[in-house]
Amino acid sequence: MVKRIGILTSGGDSPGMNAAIRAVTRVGINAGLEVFGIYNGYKGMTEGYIEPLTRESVGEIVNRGGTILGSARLPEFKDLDVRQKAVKQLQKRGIEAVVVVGGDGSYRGALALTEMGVNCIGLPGTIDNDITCTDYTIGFQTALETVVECIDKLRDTSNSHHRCSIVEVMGNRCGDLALWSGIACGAEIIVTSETGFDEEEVLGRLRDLDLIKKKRHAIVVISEKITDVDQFAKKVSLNTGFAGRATTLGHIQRGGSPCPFDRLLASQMGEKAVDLLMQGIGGQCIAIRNNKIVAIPITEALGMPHESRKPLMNLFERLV
Ligand SMILES: Nc1ncnc2c1ncn2[C@@H]1O[C@H](COP(=O)(O)OP(=O)(O)O)[C@@H](O)[C@H]1O
Ligand SMILES: O=P(O)(O)OC[C@H]1O[C@](O)(COP(=O)(O)O)[C@@H](O)[C@@H]1O
Ligand SMILES: [Mg+2]
Repeated sequence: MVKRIGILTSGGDSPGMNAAIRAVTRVGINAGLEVFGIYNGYKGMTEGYIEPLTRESVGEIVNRGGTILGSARLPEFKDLDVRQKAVKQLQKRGIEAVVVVGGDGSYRGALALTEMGVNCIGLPGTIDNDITCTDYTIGFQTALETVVECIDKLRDTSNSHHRCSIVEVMGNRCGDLALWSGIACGAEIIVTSETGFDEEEVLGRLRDLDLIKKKRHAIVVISEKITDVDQFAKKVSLNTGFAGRATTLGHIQRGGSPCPFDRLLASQMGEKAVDLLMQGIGGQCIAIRNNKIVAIPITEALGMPHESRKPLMNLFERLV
């Protein structure tokens, strides 16, 4: 039976990663395992930056954002010789299995390690909610709360000045943060990679909101990587009755104390990961689907097509 396991956090950090580290450590230790923290993702694994974790060392972190283990991106981990170095570091310490908390890129690394004989289980740690196999990723709900709080504040000042706030939110190529926050904030327009962006059409809708619907303000929530929001704000000022102002929320969306949902999700997923590793299972990732915590082969998870958000988008259109 497996005796020593490791845990690492990889890719962009997300609120709730610490709750996952705590859960894996405490559940592991309570089951008689030794648990090691691997610092700075696959980078620390390769360099041998690995320390034992104790019940105490994961105390006082369930409520903290970020990750006490640090996170990093190491593109060279795709190279076999770099991974071989990492595996040697694990073998030197007798670490037989690892929990990887991260996004789809981190899952690929976990799969590659499993294929090299180190069983790995992936936990979905990203604010983007872009891991298709799970209804929610650890950190998404907290990021959503942050975005909603910020947009509520922008709405106050936009309303006072007859402005249009164009708010750029994160998500990489996934529009969930934009769509969920747009509905929750009562935005006038939502733009994601799925909706597409027709600049002229959006300007036309803003003119209608001003002239026909007599709105005192307008909020446009737009996913990152779609357009230059500062340039677009200038076009809004020139082509509509609103003065345009762009706000890029940026990394503020990644920080902060995790909300209860993310803490619970991370704890449940951490527990499931340890149980699987103790059964000698690897190459799987944990998901929440229809309110149930389940395990799915990483190969299958990475191949799943992204679910269309049309029903939510239709709801949004009916609320404007
Ligand atoms: N195909 C791959 N094979 C091995 N490791 C990978 C692969 N893709 C990504 N990784 C590792 O996972 C890390 C995190 O991936 P990245 O895509 O940046 O973030 P995320 O896991 O949040 O999606 C990368 O820096 C790299 O170390
Ligand atoms: O922190 P960086 O390197 O600027 O990266 C920003 C990217 O990371 C994210 O915040 C999170 O992405 P991952 O969780 O997949 O790493 C994206 O929303 C954003 O596009
Ligand atoms: Mg990712």
